[in-house]
Amino acid sequence: MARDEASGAAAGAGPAPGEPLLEIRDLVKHFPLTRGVLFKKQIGAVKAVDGVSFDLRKGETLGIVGESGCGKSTVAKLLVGLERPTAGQIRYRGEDITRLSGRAMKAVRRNIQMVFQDPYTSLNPRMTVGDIVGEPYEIHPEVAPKGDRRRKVQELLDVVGLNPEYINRYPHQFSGGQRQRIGIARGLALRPEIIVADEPVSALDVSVQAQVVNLLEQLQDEFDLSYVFIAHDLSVVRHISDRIAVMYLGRLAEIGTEEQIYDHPTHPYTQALLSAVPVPDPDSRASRDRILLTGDVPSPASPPSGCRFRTRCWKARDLCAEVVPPLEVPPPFRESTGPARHPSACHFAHERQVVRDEDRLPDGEDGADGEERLPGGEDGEERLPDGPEPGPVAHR
Ligand SMILES: Nc1ncnc2c1ncn2[C@@H]1O[C@H](COP(=O)(O)OP(=O)(O)OP(=O)(O)O)[C@@H](O)[C@H]1O
Repeated sequence: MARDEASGAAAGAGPAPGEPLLEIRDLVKHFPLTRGVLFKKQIGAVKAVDGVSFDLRKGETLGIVGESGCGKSTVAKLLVGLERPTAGQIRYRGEDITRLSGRAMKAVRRNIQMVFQDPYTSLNPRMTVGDIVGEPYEIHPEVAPKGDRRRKVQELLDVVGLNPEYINRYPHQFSGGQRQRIGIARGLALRPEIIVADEPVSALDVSVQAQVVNLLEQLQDEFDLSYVFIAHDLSVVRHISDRIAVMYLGRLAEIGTEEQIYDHPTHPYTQALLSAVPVPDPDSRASRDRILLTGDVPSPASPPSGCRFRTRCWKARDLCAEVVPPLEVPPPFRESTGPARHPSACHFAHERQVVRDEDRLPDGEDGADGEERLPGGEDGEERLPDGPEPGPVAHR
């Protein structure tokens, strides 16, 4: 198998491992809300993404988590060029790709590919696996001349763990996990540098999820890939992510390493999400400290002023309605050298251990087998920085 050929990076030498490959700055996507049929009048906008900034470093996996409707898929589509931003920058290797068009855009898009959520609907049922996986070569024939495509597709099938002889079969002849492997093979066809995976395992059984996550990790090493991995719950991204960004109503609430987010979250929304992760062990479940959020997520067409989370936050005060909290290291943690020192968009950020140490599995054992345990904190203890705890506590 000519794997070295398949793994040759399309873009050549670039940033060293750990250096930014993508720099997202103040990214905004508003979808216009219109009224009228013939004469459409804009009456507002859905603020799906509203000022999001983060870096994707070479070789890393950045997980993006948040509830349904918070704008994760829109971020994914903006990154791969399926949507154009309303404002903001997406810099790839230092160049703002939001302004590119034509041939330059096509060249960049080759390096940033997407794997979609639902392998049942994202694969055309009338196309064979060979046609599906080889379709990107129609747009980029320079990667694989016509006579060479069948061999390349069979290589890709082999790389993702499918029998290359299945090249003439149709999607309905495969299981969900196998279909997602087909989607991954297609994402790899152009030998991209970055894969944006939008909920790639959410539609799969838990046992199959682990296999697909393991495959993605193996491919990352083999093909020197950087991933943006989107999921709606924190337990799925934990195993695969180096860093995690928590998203709420079009903005990032908190971003940090896996340890910072899971063991030292400082944003109340992250703490609530962590406390809601299902716990298989009944004893842990009984003693856990659940943070129950009240109310629904507000509409992105009319988000709350100031902090968007304030309408569901037990710490909210007047300041939260007046001033948008910036995504930066909160003042109480700026002098710290500990893991609580990471960006968190909260005026009253406090460290709170939601995951109990004794419930953590040894390194390398969590997540991959689908038995990850992420219970709530037993005593609900918050490690407060200087100053009193703001606002009434209306949870548990
Ligand atoms: N093309 C569109 N036109 C109008 N509104 C849209 C469009 N695409 C998304 N939205 C709206 O933008 C908001 C964010 O949607 P998005 O799909 O990005 O969220 P998400 O976090 O990925 O949710 P899910 O996991 O349910 O897909 C939602 O309110 C959605 O209805």
